Amino acid sequence: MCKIILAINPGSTSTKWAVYRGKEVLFNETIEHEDEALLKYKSVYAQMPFRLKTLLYALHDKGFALEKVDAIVGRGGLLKPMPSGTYLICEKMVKDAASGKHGEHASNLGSIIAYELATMYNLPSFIVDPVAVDELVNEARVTGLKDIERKSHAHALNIKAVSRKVAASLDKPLEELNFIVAHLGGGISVVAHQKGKMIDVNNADNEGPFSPERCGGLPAKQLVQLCFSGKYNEKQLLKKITTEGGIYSYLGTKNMIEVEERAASLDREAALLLKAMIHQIGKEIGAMATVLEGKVDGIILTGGICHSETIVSKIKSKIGFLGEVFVVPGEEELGALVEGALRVLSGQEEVKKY
Ligand SMILES: Nc1ncnc2c1ncn2[C@@H]1O[C@H](COP(=O)(O)OP(=O)(O)OP(=O)(O)O)[C@@H](O)[C@H]1O
Ligand SMILES: CCCC(=O)O
Repeated sequence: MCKIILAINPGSTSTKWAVYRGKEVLFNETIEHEDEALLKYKSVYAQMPFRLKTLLYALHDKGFALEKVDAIVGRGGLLKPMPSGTYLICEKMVKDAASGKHGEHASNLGSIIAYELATMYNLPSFIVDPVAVDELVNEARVTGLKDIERKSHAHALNIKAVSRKVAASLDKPLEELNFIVAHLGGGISVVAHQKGKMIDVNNADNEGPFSPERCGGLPAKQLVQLCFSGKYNEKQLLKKITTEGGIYSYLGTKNMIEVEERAASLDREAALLLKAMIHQIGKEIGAMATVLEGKVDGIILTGGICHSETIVSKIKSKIGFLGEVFVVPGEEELGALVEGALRVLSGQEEVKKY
């Protein structure tokens, strides 16, 4: 009999949820949260009761009773570094996610909310391919400054899901293929995915191309000078580079449709930024091709920005020489969460312990 799964994906401005019967979607909803509703909380964890209550109302509105659910799966956030897979949520994981000791991220609420509901209804709960998936080769961890080690923080859930999808379309196991995967969303991750392992990645909050809301890699000396300029405190500067950086810091919007429209209507700054973002994305993809020593079975472009045919075709003209380009626009994170839970519930994969 098909299992009924509730999937929960908390994002910075929304909580997405879905209920699946096996692979069939029964409900799929995005609850948008007003800025003011979230900004009044001091930390991501402090938003938990509000987000949980909103989710329970949404389930109630649909007339869906949680008693029918067989398992709950939440997006895994910034936890300790771990290999890819489906993990059973436990108290230690929830404690780490709540403390933000590995970093604050809305997706930290995924395991916390899933566990809270699962405990109430005595159900198993899981996370799948969290942001903290770490499969880096050791040489990719070295930054060039002993005090700082590179971290693997990427859109692992979507990256793994689209890689499996493209591998299936090629009728080959993922473990035999080398892909470069570029997730182009509010944040940007570019990954060298070698035989199913993310062996190098730009940390999407910190490095690589700038994105609609994040600054990407910055010149280190100038950043240090800005830190000590007295203009900003630590919290303000962290916010500036993660949610108020990139395109937003120049143009005051994170909406790439608007940026394209402005560029097309001769807004020279918007046109330059679009060109610069595409330039940086191409450069990062090129770098990952060297990590794979040119053995590239395909380049996968995914994430919301890939809905734009213009941007995709401009990126393709920069990187097309590296291999076949597969475009998977948007993200299917809820579906990927459910598939991860089904793989362990059906015994196809062993559940991992945190
Ligand atoms: N048709 C489109 N053309 C151009 N850009 C688009 C289009 N549709 C969405 N986008 C852009 O995609 C970005 C959002 O992508 P996505 O939904 O993958 O990100 P997110 O989930 O908000 O963040 P993240 O991917 O970092 O988790 C926004 O900048 C949005 O304007
Ligand atoms: C840090 C990368 C993951 C995300 O922003 O969703």
